[in-house]
Amino acid sequence: MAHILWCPTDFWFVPPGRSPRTPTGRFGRVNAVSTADAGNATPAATGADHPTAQSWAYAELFVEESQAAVDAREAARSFGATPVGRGAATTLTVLARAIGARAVVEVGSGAGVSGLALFAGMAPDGVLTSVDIEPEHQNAARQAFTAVDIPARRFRLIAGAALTVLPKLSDGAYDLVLIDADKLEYVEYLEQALRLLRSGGLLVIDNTLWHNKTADPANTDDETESIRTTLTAIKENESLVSTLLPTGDGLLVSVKL
Ligand SMILES: C[S@@+](CC[C@H](N)C(=O)[O-])C[C@H]1O[C@@H](n2cnc3c(N)ncnc32)[C@H](O)[C@@H]1O
Repeated sequence: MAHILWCPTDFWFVPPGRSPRTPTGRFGRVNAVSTADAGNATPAATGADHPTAQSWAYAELFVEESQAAVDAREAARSFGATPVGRGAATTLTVLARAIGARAVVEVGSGAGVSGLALFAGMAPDGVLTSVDIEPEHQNAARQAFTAVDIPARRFRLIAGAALTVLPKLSDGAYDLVLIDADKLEYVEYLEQALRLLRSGGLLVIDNTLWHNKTADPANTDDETESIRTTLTAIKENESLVSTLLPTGDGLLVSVKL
């Protein structure tokens, strides 16, 4: 059974195993999985106690979210474009700031929550190229960016299918690529991202834990399998240095060598 944690700005889905009343398992059923990928995520194996649901929520909410982001989340909810979680958003800001990102590609604009987070970290003259198949979502993203006075010259909102648009973008020209669109196309997005990123650039992929399904071998639906295939390709790619952060719904971060 899942739980909902309420906080002043958001509702948090607490998956099975993260019950606020019985905070026993960080990854729920993953602890019982013995596949090489899931590993035995015991404290001894991971070198740390698993955070309780309370600690997890504390970390997710650690950095305050701007009113613009709160408003964008509300807009996203109205048309079902699930935004990145708060922890993932702040991670995007930190990553963009850490590398002084000037050129960023986002696959899946949604209502602009991740875009706002990226802008918060990008260089003052940085440009976000954001692709989404739904013009309505991009209108909401545009409103979100305009509401915080981001000049129109700093974002290129391209309406279209990612696999049509991405091949038209330049090789090695981008500092950071965020993937957050159709899970069934993650492998193809990865291929495009590797082409688009400069050496030293960052690949970031949201939803890599996919509602606790990725690590649970009992789940073999197409989206979960697509995410697993993508993660395996990343692990096997010697030109990437990677980590899978358990923030939000799982945020994969890689540096392209
Ligand atoms: C999870 S939402 C993105 C949320 C956004 N990153 C944020 O944090 O606000 C996924 C978005 O991907 C878009 N999308 C789905 N399939 C797509 C495709 N094939 N090409 C481009 N965009 C797509 C959807 O319209 C939706 O807005």
